[in-house]
Amino acid sequence: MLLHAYDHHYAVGAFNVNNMEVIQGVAKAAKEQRSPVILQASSFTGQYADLGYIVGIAENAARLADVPVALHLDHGEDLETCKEFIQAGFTSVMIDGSHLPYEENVALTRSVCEYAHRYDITVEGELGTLAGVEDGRSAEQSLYTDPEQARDFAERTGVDSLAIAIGTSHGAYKFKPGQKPMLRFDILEQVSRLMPRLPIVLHGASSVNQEDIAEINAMGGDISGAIGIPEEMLAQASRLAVCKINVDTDLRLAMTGAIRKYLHEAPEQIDYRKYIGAGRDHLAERVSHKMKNVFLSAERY
Ligand SMILES: O=C(CO)COP(=O)(O)O
Ligand SMILES: O=C[C@H](O)COP(=O)(O)O
Ligand SMILES: [Zn+2]
Ligand SMILES: [Zn+2]
Repeated sequence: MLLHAYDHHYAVGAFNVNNMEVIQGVAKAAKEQRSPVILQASSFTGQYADLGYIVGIAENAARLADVPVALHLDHGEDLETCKEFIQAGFTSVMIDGSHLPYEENVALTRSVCEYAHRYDITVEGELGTLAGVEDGRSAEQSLYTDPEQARDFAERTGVDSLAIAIGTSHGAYKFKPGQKPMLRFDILEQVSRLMPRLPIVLHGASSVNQEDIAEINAMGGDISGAIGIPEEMLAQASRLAVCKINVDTDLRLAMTGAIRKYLHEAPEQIDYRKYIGAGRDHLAERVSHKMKNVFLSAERY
């Protein structure tokens, strides 16, 4: 999936899913846009939903979607977690050793590749530290990925894709108010020059739609100063070596905004299918827009 995206200059959206409705909304967008898609879940998802439910619903969604669908472990902490998700039916895993000393990250990531590749499961590694929520660093303390180290890492671990730090960060507050969003495209280009055809992954790549922020705030929520990655930067990254773009925050915003609006306008409503359904529909629109206009993954299948 990622090599096809590499060769054709687009990126596959990887959306964090925690329940049936979010899986349905993302899969509906993929089907309508004829776009490949990655459904991903963290070990917190496993704790929340039980992996069996997620795998069952995702497999059903994949069957109905009629486009390539992968089910991916996001931010796997250790080899045991990766094994657990592979055995549960996930089709790829991420091992996130980015917070470890370099040699420990290499050893851990290599051990996951050795295990996963036996089952034909692909592995994403990470090098560099994202600003923000990851490790509680502020934007200035972000540790950008060193391209030469990335080459050494890819060669020694055998990863199938690599997450790098070029200025993105997890969560809704990616830049300070007044700070101009900036991504290090020079690092991305160096990495891809050193490692041709290695798919690059961007974490923390939500765009933080300001209409959704305004909606949440107007309907009793309280989120201010949230800023994301501009869509044109993600489109540019998609044309380059970035093949997988992770989105969680934007789905949370879309779901929360639509549910708040629905409940505000229909205070008598207690049929939860109505307001969760409204969240699902709104989220599907946001995902469709990304596939078509930002990741350039629409009409590929
Ligand atoms: O990287 C992510 C999941 O791994 C999600 O990033 P966002 O918080 O920008 O949506
Ligand atoms: O990067 C982390 C994702 O946003 C997943 O969030 P989570 O760990 O709360 O499932
Ligand atoms: Zn990480
Ligand atoms: Zn992430």
